[in-house]
This record gives sequence, C-alpha cells and structure tokens, in this order.
Amino acid sequence: MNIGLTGGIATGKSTVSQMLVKRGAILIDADVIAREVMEPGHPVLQAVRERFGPDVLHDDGTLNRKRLGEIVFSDPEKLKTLNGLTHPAIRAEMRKRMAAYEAADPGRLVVVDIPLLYESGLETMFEQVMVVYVPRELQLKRLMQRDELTLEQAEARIRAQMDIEKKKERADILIDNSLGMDKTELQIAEFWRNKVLL
Ligand SMILES: CC(C)(COP(=O)(O)OP(=O)(O)OC[C@H]1O[C@@H](n2cnc3c(N)ncnc32)[C@H](O)[C@@H]1O)[C@@H](O)C(=O)NCCC(=O)NCCS
Ligand SMILES: Nc1ncnc2c1ncn2[C@@H]1O[C@H](COP(=O)(O)OP(=O)(O)OP(=O)(O)O)[C@@H](O)[C@H]1O
Repeated sequence: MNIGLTGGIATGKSTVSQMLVKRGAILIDADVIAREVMEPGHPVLQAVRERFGPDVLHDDGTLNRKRLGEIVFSDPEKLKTLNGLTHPAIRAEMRKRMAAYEAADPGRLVVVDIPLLYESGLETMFEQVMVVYVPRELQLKRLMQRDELTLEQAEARIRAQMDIEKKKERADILIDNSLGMDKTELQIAEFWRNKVLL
C-alpha cells in the first residue's frame, strides 16, 4: 500500500509525514535522496560540478547548497539543467526503495514525500496522492520564517514550483495545514482510520 505526499515548499509535508510515521507508516523522502546523490563521490555531484563549475562546491568538496540554490532559483533554465542531472538518479532510487519496502511488508503504508510530484508527472506511481495545502500567503510567511529568506528569495522558490492551488485541485486526499497542528493531526487521524479502504 502506498501514497505519494506532496504540496508546495514549506506547506508542511515534513510535519504531516512525521504524523504518519508516528502511526506506523514507512517514509521515503525525495529531499533526503536528493541530498544523498549530492554527496562527494556520487556521479551526480560530479556532473553538477562539471556543469556549474567548481564554485558550487566548498573547499572540502561538499556541495555549497546556498550558492547552488541562489544560482538555480533565480534562473529557470539553470534549474531545468540541474533537474536533468539530479532527477533520474533520485527517481531510480525512489522506485528501488518503494519496491523493497512493499515486498517486505505489503500491508504497511509506504509514504513517498516528493515536493515535485506533480511537476514531474509521477502520479501514476502511487495508489493515491495526498496534498498538504496552505494558502500562498501563509506559505510565503512560513517559508521566510523557517529559512530566514527575504521576500524576494522566498517568492523565487515558490515560483519554481507549480501553483499550490493547482495541486489542491488535483489531490486525491487533501490536508489543510493552515490551522494549528492539532487540526492537522485530526485530519491525519481520520485518514489513518479510513486507509484500509485505499
Ligand atoms: C538547489 C539545492 C542545492 C538547494 O538546497 P537547499 O538546502 O537550499 O534546499 P533543500 O534541498 O532543503 O530544498 C528545500 C525545498 O526546495 C524545493 N526545491 C528543491 N529543489 C527544487 C527544484 N529542483 N525545483 C523546485 N523546487 C525545489 C523543495 O520544495 C524542497 O523541499 C537543492 O534543493 C537541490 O539539490 N535541488 C535539486 C534536487 C531536487 O530537485 N530536489 C527536489 C526534490 S526531488
Ligand atoms: N499547522 C502548522 N501551524 C504552524 N506552523 C506550522 C504548521 N505546520 C508546519 N508549520 C511550520 O511551517 C514550516 C514548514 O513546515 P515543513 O517544514 O513541515 O514544510 P515542508 O513542506 O516539509 O517544507 P519543504 O518543502 O521545504 O520540505 C516549519 O517551520 C513548520 O514548523
């Protein structure tokens, strides 16, 4: 049994995924895999260095995430290039882990957290897609606060993704995370009660 979990940047995917894990789901997080393929020695990091230049690495050979983020989130063409280098490896690893977990314990819910699920057309990989939604203004506020970004930087990151309202329309399961955590917890509890019907 599996679901894809998505939303916009800072709408609360990690918050919701932790609530599901607490109830017994297994989590695969695309952001974590994205970090793994950017570790020194991985061919993806090598390709990123070749394409974007040695300036995107620190002296010790690790990725300078801040610098690369500044480059790609202010230039859609460069972001596309980066996605072309990273996404195939991230997707392959995700598929591998999903298959392994589902084979090991078919009754257990596997949750795959992918910020760019709809942008990458990955809906068909999942039985259902859960969208964690907050209105854009609140998304902007939470993003600026959490990552200490300026208004301009935060808006650029939000613009790099599909409009959250569009994701809301496409959702099979919608979680509104705009109120307190307790209200979100109630929605997750209800989903968990009904999930046998998936
Ligand atoms: C550009 C990088 C180095 C910036 O690192 P930084 O530490 O500032 O951000 P972090 O990785 O924590 O991502 C934070 C959020 O940004 C958004 N985001 C990240 N990459 C992308 C992207 N390619 N397109 C749109 N949004 C993105 C996601 O919502 C993500 O949850 C990093 O995001 C990266 O390596 N991105 C490419 C890999 C990728 O596409 N990851 C997205 C998940 S598959
Ligand atoms: N219901 C809520 N009420 C208030 N703050 C919240 C709520 N849910 C999440 N937050 C806060 O909003 C911020 C974004 O949440 P979270 O990190 O879970 O988002 P995310 O979608 O996983 O982000 P990313 O796309 O960057 O991975 C965090 O600082 C979190 O503590």
